[in-house]
Amino acid sequence: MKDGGRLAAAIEVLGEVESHRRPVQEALKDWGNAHRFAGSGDRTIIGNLVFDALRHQLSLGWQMRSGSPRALALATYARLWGQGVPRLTEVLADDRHAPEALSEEEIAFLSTDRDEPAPDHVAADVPEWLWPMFTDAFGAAAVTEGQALAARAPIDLRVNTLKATREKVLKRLGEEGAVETGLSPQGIRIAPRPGAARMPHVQAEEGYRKGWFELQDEASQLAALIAAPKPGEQVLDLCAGGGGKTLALAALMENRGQIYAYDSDRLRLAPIHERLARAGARNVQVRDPKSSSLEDLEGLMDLVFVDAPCTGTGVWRRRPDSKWRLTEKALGERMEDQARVLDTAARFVKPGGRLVYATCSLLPQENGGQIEAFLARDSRFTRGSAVASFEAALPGKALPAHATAEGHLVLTPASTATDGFFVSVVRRTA
Ligand SMILES: C[S@@+](CC[C@H](N)C(=O)[O-])C[C@H]1O[C@@H](n2cnc3c(N)ncnc32)[C@H](O)[C@@H]1O
Repeated sequence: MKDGGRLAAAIEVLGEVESHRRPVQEALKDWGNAHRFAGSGDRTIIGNLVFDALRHQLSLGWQMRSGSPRALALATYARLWGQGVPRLTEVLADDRHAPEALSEEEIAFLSTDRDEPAPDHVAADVPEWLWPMFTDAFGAAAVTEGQALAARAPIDLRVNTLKATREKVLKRLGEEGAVETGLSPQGIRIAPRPGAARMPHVQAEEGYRKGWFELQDEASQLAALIAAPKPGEQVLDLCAGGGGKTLALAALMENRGQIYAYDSDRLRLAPIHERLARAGARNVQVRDPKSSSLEDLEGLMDLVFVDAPCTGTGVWRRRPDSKWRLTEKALGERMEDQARVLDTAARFVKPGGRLVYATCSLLPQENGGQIEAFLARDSRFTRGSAVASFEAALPGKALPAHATAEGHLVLTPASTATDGFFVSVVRRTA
């Protein structure tokens, strides 16, 4: 395929995502199945076009005076990717599969920055209904934070210290441009590449198959470090999902003590068995919600880790379509889930134990708001400090800019060069 055909494909997929509110990965997969002739290089470029268009949907639409799939794809290619109008004109002319030629208006909009400044939420590429929550969270930094959430994300890896060292993995991935992450001592990063470039498929590496590293954003690595599980402790990972945090906790515990990994959705839990085996994590007992209960753990845990179900506003870089699909109703439902899961988690914490609550959302309602409401509901718990835990776990590292007065930590692409993440610690005192 040539770029003209790829642009036409991107427009088709964007149309599918918009008109049927379909997850972008599904729409791309269906397009690929229906166009078997497209090679893996074509699919990468089409995917990059579609993802970038969705990341910058509002600001590109503002510039083009249209949010149509065509306008977004053309502006992504000519403006975001820096190909320019002459190259785009050439590309459209030289391929019979390309979209039709540029109109005079499109040439003008693609060529010259719009005079009047965009409204803040448009400049930030944040849905308008979420903007008050964003400004609530970030004040004067809200536009910068939104823009950083619209950028491409790196590939982050967590070195599995049960099997390897960071030096060893770095050596293996050196050719891919892998470097140490700035905060997590187990983190390795491969920076995002621009335009049409493809990211390496690290899961095909021998080191991945041998369990030397896992794919995990640095923010999640930091959440596990802040939870600070000690070897020998009793830990419940209540929302274990596929086990990303479980594996990080197991490595920090050096396979000593016991982790109970639970999730109310057994399908989400399913991949954990294979991942535990690959990582050599031997201190994890998986509790399947269908065949086992957690009753025997009540009041006994040193640490309950709650990686709560959330709206995922912190991971828009990786799932840009979710930014536009999110609804007020879904936010309300997640907030109900969060309150419920916090009350459940509280039952398992022993007196003197701690509960660590994390989300990959940046909305105050899902974060500090939930913790404050929980503390008001359950007088056995008092505020701990994720900030103090950060300082203890990462001595000498600068404190994230959005730490709150209550001691909660907010990580963001703009301030910590990680995914957006929230971490809070509360302690059971009675
Ligand atoms: C953010 S995801 C977990 C990701 C996982 N910890 C990881 O690191 O890969 C949140 C999980 O919470 C689970 N969940 C939602 N409500 C729950 C509940 N009441 N009890 C336990 N798990 C719940 C969901 O099924 C989902 O897998």
